Amino acid sequence: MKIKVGIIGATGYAGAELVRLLVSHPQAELVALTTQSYEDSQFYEVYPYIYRYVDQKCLQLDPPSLVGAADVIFTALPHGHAMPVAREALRQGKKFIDLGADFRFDSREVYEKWYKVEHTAPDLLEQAVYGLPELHRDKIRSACLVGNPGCYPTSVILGLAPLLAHGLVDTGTVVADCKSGVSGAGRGLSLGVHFAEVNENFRAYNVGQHRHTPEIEQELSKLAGEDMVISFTPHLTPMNRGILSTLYARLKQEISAAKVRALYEEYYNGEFFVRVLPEGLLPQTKAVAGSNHCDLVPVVDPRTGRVVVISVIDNLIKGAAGQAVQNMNLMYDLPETMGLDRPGLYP
Ligand SMILES: NC(=O)C1=CN([C@@H]2O[C@H](COP(=O)(O)OP(=O)(O)OC[C@H]3O[C@@H](n4cnc5c(N)ncnc54)[C@H](OP(=O)(O)O)[C@@H]3O)[C@@H](O)[C@H]2O)C=CC1
Ligand SMILES: CC(=O)N[C@@H](CCC(=O)OP(=O)(O)O)C(=O)O
Repeated sequence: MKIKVGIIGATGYAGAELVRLLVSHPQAELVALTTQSYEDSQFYEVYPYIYRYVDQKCLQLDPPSLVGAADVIFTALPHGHAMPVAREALRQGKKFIDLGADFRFDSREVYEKWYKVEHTAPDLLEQAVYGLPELHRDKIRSACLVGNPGCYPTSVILGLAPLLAHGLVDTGTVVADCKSGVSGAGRGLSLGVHFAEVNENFRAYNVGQHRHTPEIEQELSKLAGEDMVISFTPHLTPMNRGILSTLYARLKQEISAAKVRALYEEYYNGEFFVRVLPEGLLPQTKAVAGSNHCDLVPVVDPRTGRVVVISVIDNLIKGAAGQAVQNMNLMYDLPETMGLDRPGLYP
């Protein structure tokens, strides 16, 4: 028996990537795809690339019946909309994975402060698990409710985890300088993502106030064993997919480049999706586009006493849909790489 999957917000960029990954997942069967704007359209009319793979109409969101038809429900909705669906899913004893921000935070207050909406299911936050498998695998296995990480946080947390777990850096000096492709902003139209605004352009945005800051700090603080604040600056680059994060921190004491690299290799030993690249290679977004990999390289700069880590992911795959499928695999005790073990597209 295959796992019956419902995708709410299937017509968005993250939801459509879930459809693309799950349609060829050996243990998944798509039973419901929802939309807000394309009710009764064939899914392939919204995304022609899926013609002959998916023969289903887009449905309007009706939580009780949709949840009833599925074993696991993914929500890929704007933040604030997943909470009633999560409640219904858990009431019916189903598994639930949210790709948005509604279940990523341990603290309701932090969520409400940064997202500026009321959390209407704070009682569910206690059982929600932060869905970064490389850090929380055991909890995800037994979870019914997973808050899938944000795209920037995935690249930053994976990039810094070994340094913080080993106490190698001064935690007050961490800087995350991150660049994202435009699909990170979703499919909805807005001035900032018009072709003429983005093409041949490169700009920072939400400096010092991006909503992913507290999410990154929450997870880095757990790794460091102390409260951390970081400087995080996102930038928009004229590409479709990908995030490249350049992460800086001051080393507490002198340590060789070879030793830091060895610590990274050991920390991620056995992690199929996190690739500490061999000497001589540096991460680039093209090398992970379309795959669930996070490529990393730590570089020690003895002149400044800093370590610089380069971390790349595809924002729609390891930063969203791929990671969500990885979490589903864990929740169903399937091989973690099922449906995901392929390299990306190049060029
Ligand atoms: N894009 C990315 O790289 C990443 C996105 N995420 C998160 O995933 C979620 C989805 O993002 P993304 O796919 O980019 O966004 P999109 O804007 O591309 O898609 C949003 C989806 O939600 C549907 N929708 C919007 N409002 C409502 C509503 N009120 N009721 C029901 N359905 C609604 C839309 O339907 P319709 O198409 O019919 O309008 C669409 O299917 C967000 O929470 C985002 O933060 C997380 C990590 C990375
Ligand atoms: C390029 C771009 O605009 N990226 C988005 C990514 C945010 C996102 O996906 O945020 P949540 O999952 O936390 O809602 C942004 O910076 O807002």
